[in-house]
Amino acid sequence: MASVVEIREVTVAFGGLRALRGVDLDIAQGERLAVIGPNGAGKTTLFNVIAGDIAPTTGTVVIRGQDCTRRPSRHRPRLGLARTYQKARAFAGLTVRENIYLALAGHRGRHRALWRTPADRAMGDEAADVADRVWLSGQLDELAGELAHGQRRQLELAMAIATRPDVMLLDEPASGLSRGERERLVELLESFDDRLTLLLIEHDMDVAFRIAQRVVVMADGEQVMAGTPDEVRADPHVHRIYLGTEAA
Ligand SMILES: Nc1ncnc2c1ncn2[C@@H]1O[C@H](COP(=O)(O)OP(=O)(O)OP(=O)(O)O)[C@@H](O)[C@H]1O
Repeated sequence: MASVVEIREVTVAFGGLRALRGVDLDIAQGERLAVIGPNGAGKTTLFNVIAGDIAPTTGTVVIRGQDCTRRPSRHRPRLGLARTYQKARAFAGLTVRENIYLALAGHRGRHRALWRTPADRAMGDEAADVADRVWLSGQLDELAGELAHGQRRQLELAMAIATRPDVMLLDEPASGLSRGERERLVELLESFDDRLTLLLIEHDMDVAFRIAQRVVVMADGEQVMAGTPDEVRADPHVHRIYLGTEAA
């Protein structure tokens, strides 16, 4: 199957520090891929390169056949790529519906006031459909700032989904969530259309291994191993560098 994201020989240098050292990565349409690794491994840098938030020092980034190496992040939604951020981006003083509405409007280049025209009203209805897809139908009129932590994360997903992505980059989606909320998040991500490609960085191994079909392990700016969750779990090298212990 054709790759939706192709990373070739990507290096990122921050002054003298090489955060990425010649990384190659192909992501297939519909694939669920998790990137794991110890602190400072280069996961966030790789993610930022794919999202267009950092231009690589050398190497190329191709998304759906288009060379995006030097294109800034604002072009990514047009190529079907959306990302979430670790830090919440929803407006706390707006409702769930309004936040999703603004994500829809922003994606379509409409930055006007809320609900002025019939087209805007249709977008309000569409916002309700998007909320439904992230299990927030019951919270449409609640303020984002009053949502529980897990619901707020669902709203972040909704705002990414509003751009109708083919590829979603999820930056530590489970961070800060309670056990119950993490469980719900896994179930929600599993409920997404299986044509949607998901790339996530995740520190919670349980979440990463349950969602991913393939896990890429990074250390010191390089990919040290890639495999199924079972393969990665059993790899003694991964235990050494990542978990600091030998496989049992
Ligand atoms: N803007 C920057 N300027 C300088 N150095 C940076 C910058 N961003 C990252 N680094 C460095 O690059 C290396 C890789 O960082 P990166 O954040 O990509 O790792 P990570 O695997 O995401 O780590 P963590 O799990 O702690 O988030 C680290 O040594 C980090 O200190």
